Amino acid sequence: MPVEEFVAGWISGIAGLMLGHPIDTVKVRLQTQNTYRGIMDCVIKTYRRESVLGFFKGMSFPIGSVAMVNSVLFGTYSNSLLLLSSTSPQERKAQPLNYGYVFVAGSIAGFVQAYCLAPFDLIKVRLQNQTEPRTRPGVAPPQYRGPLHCARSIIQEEGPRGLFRGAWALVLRDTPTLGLYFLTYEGLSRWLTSDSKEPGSATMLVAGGFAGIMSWTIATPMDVVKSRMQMDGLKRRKYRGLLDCVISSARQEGPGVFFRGLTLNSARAFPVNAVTFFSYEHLLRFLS
Ligand SMILES: C[N+](C)(C)CCCC[C@H](N)C(=O)O
Repeated sequence: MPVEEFVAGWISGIAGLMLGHPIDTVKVRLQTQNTYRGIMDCVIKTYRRESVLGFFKGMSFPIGSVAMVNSVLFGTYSNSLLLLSSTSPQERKAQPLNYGYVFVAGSIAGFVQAYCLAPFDLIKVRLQNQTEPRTRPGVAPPQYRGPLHCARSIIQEEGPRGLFRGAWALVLRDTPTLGLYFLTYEGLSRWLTSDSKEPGSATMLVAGGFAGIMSWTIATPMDVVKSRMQMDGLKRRKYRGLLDCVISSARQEGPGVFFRGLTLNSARAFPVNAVTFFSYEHLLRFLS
């Protein structure tokens, strides 16, 4: 089993993650809290209360975890494609890709990565949603003091299964949309590259960026549901399950609620995934 893809996927995951984290924080807050009037309002309030550091809340943890999950994503994708098409990455460059296989391999990888991601993503979302300024004497400290404390409290208060709250929504969000993600990337990079040539840097950036935008656009409604399910159960349970979350969100806030964070997801998706694919492809060439 080729392992270079896992290594390249991990490092490229770190690069993408750091670039996208501030936008991600604003998005998570807008999706789950109703105290902001819009993107700018959230940015200003976050900055005033928590300084620039507020945007980087919960980042150190994903660097070690979510970035690892990117390695699972790229490693599983490439090995599934290998199994399905029985060709190595080198051989694949020479012959036309079967896009059906690309989609299936991407979906398998999406399914696997969603499960690995679930507890880490939950902790990230809970930490990003703490709007208290940094702890100062005399001011009540936030509920979670950091990622490990957050994990421990979830296990204590909600049981070990609590760590997988929202996992189904995450699996539903990621399985088809990561198929689409790789399909867009491979399709565009083939289209932009002349026959028998390897994709150039500009192609990687553009195809990666659009793969991100495409997949995030389709993923956003499920992303809203996912974030809400993850925040549920903090005080008392609001939703009886995924479907209940969909129905009551739509009833109370109108169908527009499922597009919350769409602008931010897309704005974040282009640079993040341009950099992810760019560094992934270059690292892979360097490692193999
Ligand atoms: C499939 N879906 C769009 C949900 C996620 C795609 C993840 C790609 C990248 N790690 C990122 O954070 O943008």
